[in-house]
Amino acid sequence: MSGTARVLIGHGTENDFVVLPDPDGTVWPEDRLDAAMVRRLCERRSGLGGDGVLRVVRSVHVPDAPAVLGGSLGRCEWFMDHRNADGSHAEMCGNGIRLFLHGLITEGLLDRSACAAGVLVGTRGGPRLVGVTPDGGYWVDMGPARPFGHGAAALGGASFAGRAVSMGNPHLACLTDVDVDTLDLTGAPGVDAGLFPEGVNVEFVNVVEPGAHIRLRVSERGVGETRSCGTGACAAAWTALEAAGASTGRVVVDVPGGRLAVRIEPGTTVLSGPAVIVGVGELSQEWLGS
Ligand SMILES: N[C@@H](CCC[C@H](N)C(=O)O)C(=O)O
Repeated sequence: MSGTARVLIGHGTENDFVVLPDPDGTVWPEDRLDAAMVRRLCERRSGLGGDGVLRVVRSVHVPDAPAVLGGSLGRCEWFMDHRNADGSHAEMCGNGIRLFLHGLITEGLLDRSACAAGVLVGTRGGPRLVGVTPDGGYWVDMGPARPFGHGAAALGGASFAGRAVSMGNPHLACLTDVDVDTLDLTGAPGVDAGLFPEGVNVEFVNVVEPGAHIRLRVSERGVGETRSCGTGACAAAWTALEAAGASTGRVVVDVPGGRLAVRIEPGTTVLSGPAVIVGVGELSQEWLGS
């Protein structure tokens, strides 16, 4: 690759990403931003470091966009092209999409004042409405949680029963009385590959206040343990509400990297939380060429 490439580093509740502005799809076409490049960028010692990559690109420049957005293609100017740190694509990322909108605003590609009512952003899980909150944070309408069965996660010789929930991407949310801070998540939990043929993100969840407040740790598909997962927070909140005999409500979700809020109403799930740009710069020619 010749020339430099602009890059932002940021996070949402410490779920961190390399953000690549590529509005016209000319800087990071698919063959340049391949799995090997994503892994290099996310490598914490020899790259910039991150749990994933967010390419900020107009939907018309994304080959997958017509298939995943259907009739909403024309209403989604922007597309969150998300990759996990291992280079795999994910359908949706709740922390990433808040950072994505923050990146668009920071780069001057969108005006913050125009985002209060929400901006429809394309993702591989479909269109998602994302907006700003009065306190400087962001909200995203994640769509409904879709339960699809019961499963279990094997970890450290123990089995944790959980609820399989899709937030566009797959989750296994395990409510447990074992203090989640005591768990060793250096290795991925074992799961039933038949229930999760595409892999799964696994949340271990302690209920702080039934139906109202939970805390969790997460092992993400394609990454490993992360400090936060927005889609995971939604799946865990839905599971905690179900366990409390409710189908709607507002749940505070504490994660190692901070606090998220999830509001579940009939047919929708609204996730709110912060997004932070840590730095802005350029990839060096030396690194790109090596
Ligand atoms: N951390 C994200 C989820 C990222 C994708 C996930 N690892 C997957 O493969 O489904 C979030 O905040 O939702």
